[in-house]
Amino acid sequence: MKTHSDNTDASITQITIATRESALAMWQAHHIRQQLQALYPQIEIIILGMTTTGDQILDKTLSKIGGKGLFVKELEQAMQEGRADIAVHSLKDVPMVMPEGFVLAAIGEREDPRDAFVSNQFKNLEELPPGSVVGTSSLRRQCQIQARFPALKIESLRGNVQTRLRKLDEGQYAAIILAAAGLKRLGLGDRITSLLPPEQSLPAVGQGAIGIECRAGDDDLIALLASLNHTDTAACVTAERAMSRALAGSCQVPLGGFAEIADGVLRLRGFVSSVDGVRVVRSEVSGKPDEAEQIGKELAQRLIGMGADKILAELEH
Ligand SMILES: NCc1[nH]cc(CCC(=O)O)c1CC(=O)O
Repeated sequence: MKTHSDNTDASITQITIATRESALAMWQAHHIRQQLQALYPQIEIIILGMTTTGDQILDKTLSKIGGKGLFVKELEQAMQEGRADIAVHSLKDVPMVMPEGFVLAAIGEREDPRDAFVSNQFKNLEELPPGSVVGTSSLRRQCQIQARFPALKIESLRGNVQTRLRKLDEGQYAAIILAAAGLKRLGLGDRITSLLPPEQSLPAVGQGAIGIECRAGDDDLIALLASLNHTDTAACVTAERAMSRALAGSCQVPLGGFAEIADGVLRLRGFVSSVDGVRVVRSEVSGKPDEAEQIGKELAQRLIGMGADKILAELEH
């Protein structure tokens, strides 16, 4: 980051954005660059594409190689070393507890938070014949779908959005489940066959939202990024992340959390499930958007009271 100083003011003249190199990550980085550039035309904004561990290891499921932090660590290292100033992430991939020295400075407006059903032959999950193979690597999706459709076979599916679609088109799966947000942002919304209602597949915490991270001490930059924050999205994901944090949320756990605001009321729904999808606890809490953090904690307590703690304890073995 370069700053221009005169006697009265230290103003930022250059910002480097670190991002993964997948098409979706690049889209999101360019989207944030555009928004920043419109607000601050005098600042030069550079995009630094990077490969992360999570992008390199594609033959194992994420829960086996250590979870989501793998998509953000290299970007944080670039910020720490001064090679970048901010990192743009799919918020879903950002761990619930930020590492020492980093903050989420802004949350961008949410795209469609729902999961999408994509198939070249079938219209929805209900239409799939028994034994059909459905591709997803998310335990959250697997558990919810398996509980409702026990005759379907869920198989692992990794890779970026284009890779996953190619595997479907090659015939390895009857259908795949992906975040609608990724498809829509990449202009692939026409590949969405149908959308899974939250009652059928409660979305992941943060799904569809963009998180902008920077170094904790960069106060001028933090102040500047605040103008990108989308208030309603930030309230919703604050509630979702508070719930997940209180429950020990990582992607090793089948957990969903989804908040929405209607008529000034924030409604947060959550679930935790055993890996076989047999034991599920679901609940919800509503309240004022500016009490989002509290709503999240309260829902976590409610789920724990219903047995979520026992389900989570068993998952640790
Ligand atoms: N776990 C990978 C990931 N991280 C963010 C998205 C999609 C976009 C989003 O949720 O913002 C995806 C792919 C998917 O879940 O299908």
